[in-house]
Amino acid sequence: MHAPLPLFDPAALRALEARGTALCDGDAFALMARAGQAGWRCALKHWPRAMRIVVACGPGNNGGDGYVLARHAHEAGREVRVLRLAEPASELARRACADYLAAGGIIGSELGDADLIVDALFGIGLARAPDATTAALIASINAHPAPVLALDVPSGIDAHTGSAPGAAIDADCTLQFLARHRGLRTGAALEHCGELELATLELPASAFDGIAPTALAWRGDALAGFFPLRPRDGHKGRNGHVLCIGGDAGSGGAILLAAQAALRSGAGLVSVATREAHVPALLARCPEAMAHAVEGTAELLPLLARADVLALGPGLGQGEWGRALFHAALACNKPRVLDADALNLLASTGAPLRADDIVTPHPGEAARLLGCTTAELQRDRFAAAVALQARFDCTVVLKGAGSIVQAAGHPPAVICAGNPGMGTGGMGDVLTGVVAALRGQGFDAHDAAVAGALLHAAAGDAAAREDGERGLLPSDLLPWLRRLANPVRR
Ligand SMILES: NC(=O)C1=CN([C@@H]2O[C@H](COP(=O)(O)OP(=O)(O)OC[C@H]3O[C@@H](n4cnc5c(N)ncnc54)[C@H](O)[C@@H]3O)[C@@H](O)[C@H]2O)[C@H](O)CC1
Ligand SMILES: [K+]
Repeated sequence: MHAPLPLFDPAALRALEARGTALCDGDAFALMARAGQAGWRCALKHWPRAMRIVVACGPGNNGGDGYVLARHAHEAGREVRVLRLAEPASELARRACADYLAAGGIIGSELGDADLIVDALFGIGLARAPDATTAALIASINAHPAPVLALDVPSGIDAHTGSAPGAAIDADCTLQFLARHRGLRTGAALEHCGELELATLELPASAFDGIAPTALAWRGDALAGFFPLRPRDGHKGRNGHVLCIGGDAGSGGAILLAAQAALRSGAGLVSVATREAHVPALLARCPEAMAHAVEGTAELLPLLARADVLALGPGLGQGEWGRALFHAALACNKPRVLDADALNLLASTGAPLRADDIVTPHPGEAARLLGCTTAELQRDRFAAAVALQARFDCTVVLKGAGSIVQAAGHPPAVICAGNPGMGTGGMGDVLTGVVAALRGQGFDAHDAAVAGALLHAAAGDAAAREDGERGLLPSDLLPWLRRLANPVRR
């Protein structure tokens, strides 16, 4: 099984930095020298013909890495200029700057006709939004035609949260130092990093002893590990009976998508509790689903009794009908996946959930659940996922670019798959069906959330690779769910 990649936040990176320094006999500059040299190697690998190189250096050690890179580029015969916002403020950066100047390096003030820009303004030490002068420099770098290599972090991105408190560099490539940074995997960061690379600066595996990853990155290549071959004597009774509840007037498609996604993700049986008007169309499109007309609680109770897991919310609405079904489902002791209007009803009623429940809010729904604005929520998606998990005592899938799964007793899982084509109505309904199907097949809440979100995102990527992101429909994911949940084995 492909393991997830360990991710670290700035505090853990600083602990690793201290270990690395100790391994260099306490010489912190040796680590900076390696970082700058790795940066130059990375520049040469991607842009071997870059002759006019501008290195934008900030006051801290990220700037120090930049001066080291600038010296190597200068010594390799390139035309190098360092642009700086302020004099170096750290001892290491002062030393790196002095070395650069002693080697004949030049300080400049214009980007000019640079054919490569190196961003060494801020790394993991970003403390606030860049001020107006810095923001203007960042804007001119972003507007310049030359490619941008960011050292450690695209300047302006908070390596702890993944958000950008103000202006931020748009890099073509970001070279992380020591270990992968968790803040570069979710939220605004995804738009700024470009290709992500890692230079471990020769840190041995033993340096990680006792420093736990602060998140895990799951990529599509890990899917196979979640989906072993089915036992040869399997039958539908072992694969879970999912009951999809929703589809008020005008929203019949939502519950159809959830049901189809559950079937394509391996559910043994799928029942649907919906409005009578939707039953014929639902059966015509998906004869494998058992569609039931439900007017209220009385018709729902026998369906609840037969189900193993509930997919609650797609197209449910918040009217009297939806409320009645919501409360009946919450009174039932089956594991549940709550999405869409079930989350809105959860926000307005404060009904209690259980530890084996899963909620799958998008940022707007998550903000309603936490009583904050969407912008506030997006400022720290990791903290929001933790707050939701604690508030509702269940497993959380916080959707959006770089979805985060937060479950009790697990580090946050970041889903490193998916694409902007997936921002289409109905995508969330598909995810609800996928996660419910996996839950019904015996995955625990954490694994159902991680494998379900990963399967959904990877199916979106596969479908987008075929015909593009724009115009991607939730139903385009359905055949891919099946293909990706049955990995080819050699
Ligand atoms: N982590 C490692 O193992 C290694 C890290 N290296 C590099 O060092 C930086 C971290 O350096 P640090 O000095 O702690 O922080 P920064 O350079 O990112 O920035 C701090 C510096 O900038 C000032 N500052 C912060 N925010 C702003 C702002 N918005 N506007 C203006 N000024 C700001 C702050 O006051 C400080 O002066 C890490 O990312 C690596 O690149 C090592 O060289 C290798 C090992
Ligand atoms: K940087």
